[in-house]
Amino acid sequence: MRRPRILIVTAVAAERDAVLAGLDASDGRDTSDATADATADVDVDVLAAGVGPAAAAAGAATALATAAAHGEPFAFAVSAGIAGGFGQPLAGTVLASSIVAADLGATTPDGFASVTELGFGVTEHRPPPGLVRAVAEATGAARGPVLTVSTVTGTAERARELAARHPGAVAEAMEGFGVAEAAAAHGVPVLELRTVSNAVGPRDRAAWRIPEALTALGTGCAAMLPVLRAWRA
Ligand SMILES: O=C(O)c1cccc(C(=O)CC[C@H]2O[C@@H](n3cnc4c(=O)[nH]cnc43)[C@H](O)[C@@H]2O)c1
Repeated sequence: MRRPRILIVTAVAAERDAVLAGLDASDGRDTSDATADATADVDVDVLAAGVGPAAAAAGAATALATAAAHGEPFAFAVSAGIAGGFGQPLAGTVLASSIVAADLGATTPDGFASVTELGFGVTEHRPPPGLVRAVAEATGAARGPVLTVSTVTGTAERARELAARHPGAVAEAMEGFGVAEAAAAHGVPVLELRTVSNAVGPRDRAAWRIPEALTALGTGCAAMLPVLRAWRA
């Protein structure tokens, strides 16, 4: 049987390198646990596509199309990186039950209206629920909507507004919806795995815990891969 190919899309090189370091750390583990070596029997490409949903969509779509044209299509696309958490511990892991374009729409006198409410588009992708359950169990991730925004939230008011509009949201980041749009266009299942570098809210860069979140990102991706290898829709 062919080894499943998995595309992991990060925003920046530091995230890509953290994912690769996590996978390397699990490589060649000589134990009786067949799932200990994350990259056994899978082919993984990790891409730093740039910050924001447009760069993520362009990068993911190009990678998916190129692989398909060479007769080696990807079986999964994963948006991975650090994120702002809604009520999540720093360096904690979250997994999207839905990937939501939270600022794609229009402001109106009655508040924000999504493009879906306006009648001309999609603002949400739902990864396969059974896969989300299995990956969350393997990684210890909290599950919930992960919001994609083009502008990082920097005030308590905006954080409250987003949380009220998206009950149960666990995190916001800037790329998931772009990767999900590309995956949908290619008929490939998508996941979004994030680790929390900061709380969503008033901007306080000094409080960000980027190194810890990057280490957790590598560990989380390594724990995810055996589930993808075993998963059948
Ligand atoms: O400065 C660094 O060393 C560094 C290392 C790795 C990543 C970064 C980034 O700034 C990545 C930007 C990336 O992070 C996501 N992110 C993180 N926190 C939030 C947030 O509160 N709201 C929205 N996005 C967030 C986002 O996906 C960015 O692409 C820096």
